[in-house]
Amino acid sequence: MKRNTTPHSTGQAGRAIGGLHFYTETLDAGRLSPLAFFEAGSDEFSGRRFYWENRDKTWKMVGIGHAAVLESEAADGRFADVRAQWQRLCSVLVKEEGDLNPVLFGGFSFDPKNRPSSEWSGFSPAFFAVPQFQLIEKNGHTFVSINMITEGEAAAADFERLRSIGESLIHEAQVMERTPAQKPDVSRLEELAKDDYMDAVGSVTGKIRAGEAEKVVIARSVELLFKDPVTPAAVLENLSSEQQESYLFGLERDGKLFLGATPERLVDLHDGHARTACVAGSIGRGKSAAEDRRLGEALLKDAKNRSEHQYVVSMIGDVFREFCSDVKIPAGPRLLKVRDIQHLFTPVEGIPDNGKDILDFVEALHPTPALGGTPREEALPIIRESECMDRGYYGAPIGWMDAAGNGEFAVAIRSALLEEQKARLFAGGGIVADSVPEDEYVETWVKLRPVMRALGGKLHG
Ligand SMILES: C=C(O[C@H]1C=CC=C(C(=O)O)[C@@H]1O)C(=O)O
Ligand SMILES: [Mg+2]
Repeated sequence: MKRNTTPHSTGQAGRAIGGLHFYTETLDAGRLSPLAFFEAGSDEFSGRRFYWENRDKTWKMVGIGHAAVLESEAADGRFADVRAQWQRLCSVLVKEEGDLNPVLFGGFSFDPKNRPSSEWSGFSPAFFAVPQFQLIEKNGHTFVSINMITEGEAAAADFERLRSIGESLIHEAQVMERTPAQKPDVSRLEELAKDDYMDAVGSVTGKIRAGEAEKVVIARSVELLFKDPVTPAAVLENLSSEQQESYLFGLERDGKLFLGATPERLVDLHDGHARTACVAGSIGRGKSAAEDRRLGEALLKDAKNRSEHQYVVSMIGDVFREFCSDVKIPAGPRLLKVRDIQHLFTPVEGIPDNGKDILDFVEALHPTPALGGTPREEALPIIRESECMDRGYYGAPIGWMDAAGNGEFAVAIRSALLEEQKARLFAGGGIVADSVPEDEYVETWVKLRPVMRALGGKLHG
């Protein structure tokens, strides 16, 4: 660990707005397990942590504690609200050259206009936090930043205190005895409103045939009850070791953890380059390599799945052509193979026009027809009236942005909301004119497998 001199950032004259100050200082932690660091925060900071791994595992992030919480209850202005609050903080950031950029991590709810349900309480239409202790692992090297936000200038002793807590967390993570995580003991599995889900898929195909919409995504949920309270770090550990080719996320709020392993990027903005991916259309994995190849080839040729996919390509293409120059979209999809499932996949990229930030992309893209439908204005009311649940953060944008304008958001599918001895798992599928309820039902079981496995539940499909 380097640096244990007096805090370099306190005492400097920041460009204070209303006395607000944002201090950051980065410690070089060498090699450190991000999950051990997450676990080290269990006693003091439970309910105020996050965990993130990008899909290719070159970037892992942990947040412990809240230096600031940025929230919005505004159904229409939530993206602008978060942007304004974040810009205000960034404008008073005091940082030296060796310090990493502080990050803001969190998510938006799927549909703030749907009736809210109590299990999602605390997960506002927008909920983001700047962590007090921020771990970033880049290509195997770990940095821990201490973030402090104060009204008025901070006393050096306050920063010193925070730094020493950060050093204790690092130490605890370094010496932690780490055994492979146990699977939670499941006592009961309940399919919630299965019949309603089947009816909804049937009636939505009817609406589509009648021309009320072209595609609508319908989802359902499954509840698991456990014999004992489940430890967040253990479930994340299971997911991390079991799910390659996926983003991993965990977002705590009070006594709850929203977690998942999703293959779907919403948008990545780095060094003036924007990337997204159309992921829609699904088939299972084969037991042998030959069967897997056959299934993949069948998926590529399947008219119903191609139409599910094409709605997404067309809508994402429209947003990118509006927001970017130099847009690249391949002529046809290829396969994205994840552990339990293969999807049709079309990557899209472009150079954002001046002034477009990551929240502009998130706002315009969410929900893509991979989670909402086409046209969006028709699909969302159909989802509200057909689904017997509040999606909360399922299917919604989750991710981060930094003070330099870089960031990445994933689509929070293959996910579950965990609270003590109970978890609610979510999965859905794109319904088009020729969808069959029983097939869609089977597809949801396959999509439930990643979180089901990590939570110790029985796998179907
Ligand atoms: C809605 C989900 O997946 C979406 C993403 C990929 C493929 C999908 C499909 O083939 O139906 C869905 O649009 C989910 O996993 O809950
Ligand atoms: Mg599908």
